[in-house]
This record gives sequence, structure tokens and C-alpha cells, in this order.
Amino acid sequence: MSQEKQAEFLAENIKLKNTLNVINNETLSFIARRQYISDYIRKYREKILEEYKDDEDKVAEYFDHELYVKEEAYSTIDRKLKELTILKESPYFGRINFEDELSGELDNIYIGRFGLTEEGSYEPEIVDWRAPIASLFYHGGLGKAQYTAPDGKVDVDILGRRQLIVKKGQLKGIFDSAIDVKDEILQMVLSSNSNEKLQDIVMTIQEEQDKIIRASRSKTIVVNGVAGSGKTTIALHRVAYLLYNYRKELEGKVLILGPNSIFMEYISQVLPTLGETGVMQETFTNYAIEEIGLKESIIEYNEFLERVIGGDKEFIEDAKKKYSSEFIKELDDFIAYLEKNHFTFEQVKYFDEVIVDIDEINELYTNYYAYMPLFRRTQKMKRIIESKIKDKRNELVYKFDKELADTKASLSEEQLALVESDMDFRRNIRIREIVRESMDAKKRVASFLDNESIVELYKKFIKKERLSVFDLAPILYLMIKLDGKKAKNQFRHIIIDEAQDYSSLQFIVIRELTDCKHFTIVGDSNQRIVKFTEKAPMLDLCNVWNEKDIEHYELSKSYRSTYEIMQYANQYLNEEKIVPIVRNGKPVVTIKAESDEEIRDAVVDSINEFREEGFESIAVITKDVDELERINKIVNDRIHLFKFDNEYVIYRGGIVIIPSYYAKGLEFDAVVMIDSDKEEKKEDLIKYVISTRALHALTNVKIK
Ligand SMILES: Nc1ncnc2c1ncn2[C@@H]1O[C@H](COP(=O)(O)OP(=O)(O)OP(=O)(O)O)[C@@H](O)[C@H]1O
Repeated sequence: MSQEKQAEFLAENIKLKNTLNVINNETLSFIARRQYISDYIRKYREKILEEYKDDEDKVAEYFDHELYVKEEAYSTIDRKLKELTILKESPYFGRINFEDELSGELDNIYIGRFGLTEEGSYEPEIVDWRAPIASLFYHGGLGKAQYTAPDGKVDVDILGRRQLIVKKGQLKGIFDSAIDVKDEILQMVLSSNSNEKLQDIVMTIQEEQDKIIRASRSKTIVVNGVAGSGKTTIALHRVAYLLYNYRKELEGKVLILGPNSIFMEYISQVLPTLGETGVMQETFTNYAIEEIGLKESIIEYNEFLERVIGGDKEFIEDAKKKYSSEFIKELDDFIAYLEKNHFTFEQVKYFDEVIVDIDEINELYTNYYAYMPLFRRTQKMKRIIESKIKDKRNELVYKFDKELADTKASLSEEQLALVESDMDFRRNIRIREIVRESMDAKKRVASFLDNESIVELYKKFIKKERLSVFDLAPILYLMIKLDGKKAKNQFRHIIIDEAQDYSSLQFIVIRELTDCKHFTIVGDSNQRIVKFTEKAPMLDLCNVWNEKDIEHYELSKSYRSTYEIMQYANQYLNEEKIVPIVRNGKPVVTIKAESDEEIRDAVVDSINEFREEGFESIAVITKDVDELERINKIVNDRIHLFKFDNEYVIYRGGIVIIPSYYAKGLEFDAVVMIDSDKEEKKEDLIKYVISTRALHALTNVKIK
């Protein structure tokens, strides 16, 4: 280390000690605050209990109130204490010094996972990575730059950018960036072994990624990026960024939709390590089933993909149809058909009197409530007619009672004494008749105004009893159009991951159901295992949603895989793709294996070599479950592989064997790809997905 560097290192060490002191003091101060609040609550509680010792209701009411106050008071303190505990290990990872172009003032900020300002001070000790000014750090280079402060854009000149590695409160290294120096920490992070779960990347977010993370909240953004370009990671960091900057508006109102439970589990750690909990994360299937309230079992995503990959022609045709725009048109026609034909109105009679005639009913239907969704409208009409029946019932009862009272009044006391009990008896009979007629009239109204359940109607429409995952969006569409359905929870921002597999209808349904205006949609149009339409609907959202304000981003660098792996994977795509180099690795190996022995040797030897090279997470990836079973049976006596054969398995470490569609979105240090295709297709998106799961090493075992 040069003398100058040594001096810098020393200075940073002193700064670190100071910061750690501030962290310690702040921690003690927050603990004291917590203690103060709990003492206060305790004393107040004793007073209340004494005051209301004979009033249980008041005591219960007090405890409800106390719980609320505690939650409110502690939530901020506990959040801060959690942040301080994390900061204690590593308070910051970046430093930027810059000159404000307007004022000429020099500034020096340290950027960390969370922000920290000492009590009584205005100068932040650490700036949260999500704060607007921290974007300067992610510009990557030195020189002129700009950030957006709350009161407008600020021009600065970045004079120095430093990355710092602090582990367990110790300074381990400093790296200064010059304009063209490669990001050394990024290289270090990318070359290391992958973890069991997706990690945060606050230290090494790249400029192209940062732009997406910080994109305006009020825009819908669509990111189409190659495998491993960080789409999932960015989407999750964007959630953390949005929550930090718009907590009041967005807390509890963000939804993340992912493809399956394995994937949801894989990404589950990122937001908590960024200090964010309480974001709803769901698969589209579960979300839709919950909203529909569907109780019956359906053909789930895995079976759907198994059938498609297995070449079940009838099923593929059916799926293709359900994904098409023509099908939306068919649904609309079906709705129009129901509007014309589903209901046959009848006049409503009460005894022999017509109380609502056909014209009146038609008027309600075609005119007065025509703006309402069909089934809402008929239910509304039902309520109106029921209320008329009730009025009629009351009128008849009133009339009868009035006549009875008049008759009674016209009788002498003696006459009344003779007939009164008989009159009362007759009254009871008459009232019962009137009430029964009211119930019968309501039943007659229900018989022509109630509708069949939408799920049942849909089944008749598609002429099938068993539903599949791709039927969920159409059912929701009918519920929206026929019933005016709205989602149980309202969301202000929705993230859709692996969006390349969404149909236009899914996009329409999510938007209409939730009334959400802002989306972050990420996917890779080349990772569609099933290419139902030429253009992935996620790339055509301005037409699908009929909205102009959509911002599109493309990402072409893979931060996951080596240059060699990406280059290899690209042979499976139709188009020639340029692979930007992020890092190099070893060449991809191809082994031909015909007999079971050869297959066993190829798979087991590859795994053993990977282990010897120090790779920790290793996967054998097959096309589908049948192939998984076949390979597992062949290698079983030599090696134990952990089978991911359904989406609810709980991974407990070890080498895995997994079908392509569950591996989507995941990554492994090294991958053995099972390639059983007899002939090479020009485009093979399944093999593209499989090969891009590997970070450092890939072996293709070609079998017959
Ligand atoms: N700026 C970065 N710094 C460090 N690691 C990064 C960066 N960007 C992405 N990565 C890493 O690259 C890998 C791929 O990221 P991620 O899974 O988010 O990509 P993806 O585009 O969603 O991939 P896929 O299309 O396969 O689902 C992850 O290990 C992630 O941590």
C-alpha cells in the first residue's frame, strides 16, 4: 500500500471509530427512550387500574388503547434499533465528495444501508442509500452530475468516489474510483459463490439499474432484461426505495406478484435485509384463487407447463386460445350475449294485482341502471322490486287493519264481545296470507333476477368442467365486468416479476381489480417457456392498457453468468445478441452420453468436478419432471440429489435436481444441463432458461 493510501486508510479508520461511537450513543439513547415510554405506560396503567377497579369495561377499553399506543410508540423505536444493530456491523459502504456547482460548497457524504443523524445535529453521519443525494454514488464515475433534491435538481461536480468494505465494525478495504476503473467490489461480489437466497446489492448497484430503482413513482415502468441482469433484485430495491421516500402513501399498499412458491421463498430475504417488512408477496395463482374465492382444485402451473412441454396438443391449443386477444373479444361477446339473453323478465304480481309491470322492469334494466355491470344491475333491481313488495305488504296489512278497526268501531260492546275473537282469528289468517304472498312474490322475482355463479357460467362458456391456471384471469374478467368486482385490498404500487409469462388479460385484470395506477413490471421476453403470442404482452402494455405513460427499459448485461455462459446461452435465441462483458469464466463443457452408464458418469463426474472447484450450490436441471425422474433414477445409487418436483418442497441444502420451469428466476454456482433433444431447434427458450441459471460453470450433458 502506498504511503498516501496508508494515510487515507488511517483517516478512514478514525472516521469509522467516530461513526461507531455515534451509533453506540444513538443506540443507548433509543434504548433509554424505550425505557422511558414503558415506565410511563406502567405508571399510567397502575393509575387507571386503581381508578376503574370496579369497571371491567373501562379496564378492557384501556388495555386496547394501551396496546395501540405501545404499537405506535415502539414501532419507530424498534425500527431504528434494528437499523442501528445492522449499521453497527457495517455503517456504510460508500463515500462521495463533491462540489455544489451553485454555491461552490464542498461536501462529503457517507452512504449506508440506513441513514443516521446524531441527535441535535443537522449533518447526517450516514446517508441512506435511498436518499436522493445518494444517487451520486451510483453514477459510478467522477465529474459533473446531477441529483433531484426535494426542491429541484442540483448540479454537482463529483471529486471523489470511494467504496469501503467494513465488516464486523472493522475497515477491511478502500477502493477509489477513477473515471474508467472497473468496479472492483462488483467483480469480487460476482465472482463469489451464490447464496441459497437472493441478496441485496446496495453496495454495487450499477448506474443503469439505479435509474430504474429511482424512476418516478407515478410512472409505470417495464424492464425487459436478459437473464441475470438483476431484474428481480432491482424490483425489490425499488420497493425499498419507494417505501423510504413515500412511506405514508405506500406502507401496507405494495404487492409483489411472482411465479411460484419456490421463487417467492427465494426472494424472501431481500426486503427484510433492506429493513422492509410487511410487503405482500404472492403468486398470481394464489392471489386470483383467493379473490375468486375458488374452492375446487385446478390444473396448477406445474401441470400446465408439464403438459405444454410434453407436447399435449389439445391442451396447448386451449392455452393458446385463452392467452390470445381474440379470447378477450369472445368474453366480451359472451357478456353482451348474457346482457341480451340471460334474463327473462316477468311482471310482478301481488295476489292478482300487477305491482311492477314489464315496461317498468325494462326501463330499470335498459335505461335507469344501464350503466351498472349486469349482475350488479339485476341485484339492484331485485332490491328495488323487493322493496315494492314490502310496501304492498304493509299497505295491505294497514288496509285490512283499518277496515277491521272501522268494523269494530261500528259495533256495540255486546256485538263486539260476540265476534271479536273470531275477527282476530280471521285477521291472523289474513295476515299470514299477505305475508306468504310477499315471500312467494320475492321468490318469483329471484327466479328471474338471480344469476348463476360466474364460475359455473364460465365453465359452460368454455364447455369444460375442470379449470386450469389460465382460466383464472378470464373468470376474474367476468367478475369485474358482470359483478363490478374489486380486490379485497387496494394497492398503490404493484410489482410483477417474470412478467413475460403474463397474458394481456392478466394485465387487464390486475389493473382493473386493484385500481392500481403504478406498476413496476420486469421480465425477459426470451424466457417465455411457452411463446403463446409473437410479442410478449408486457412489451405492448400501452395497447393492452390503453395508456401512454409507460417507460420502457432494456438491460443487456448479465451480472449473474460469466461471458462464456451468456455467449453459450445466446445460441438458443433466434436473434444475435451482443453480450457485454461483466466478467470472464471457464468455457462451457459439452458431454455426449448415450447409455445409462454414460449418463451416470457424465452427471456424477461433472458434479464432483464442480465440488472440487469449490462451488457450493450445484443443480442438475432437466426439461420437465419426467426427465427429472429418469435422470434421478439413473444416478441415484452414486449420488443423492434433492428433488424439486413440486413447488411446496422445503429446501434443506445439498445438490438439487430441478425442472426448468421451477429453476426460472433462481441461480446456482454451477449447473449440469440435461439436453435430450434429438434435433437442435433454431430457438429453444427452455435451454436458454436452463443455461442462464449458472453463475460460474455450465456443463451440457447431451443424452438420447
Ligand atoms: N449490481 C449488482 N451487484 C451485484 N450483484 C448483482 C448486481 N445486479 C445483479 N446482481 C446479481 O445477479 C444475479 C441475478 O440477479 P436477478 O436474479 O435479480 O436477475 P434477473 O434479471 O431477475 O434474472 P432472471 O431473468 O434469471 O430471473 C443475482 O445474484 C444478483 O445478486
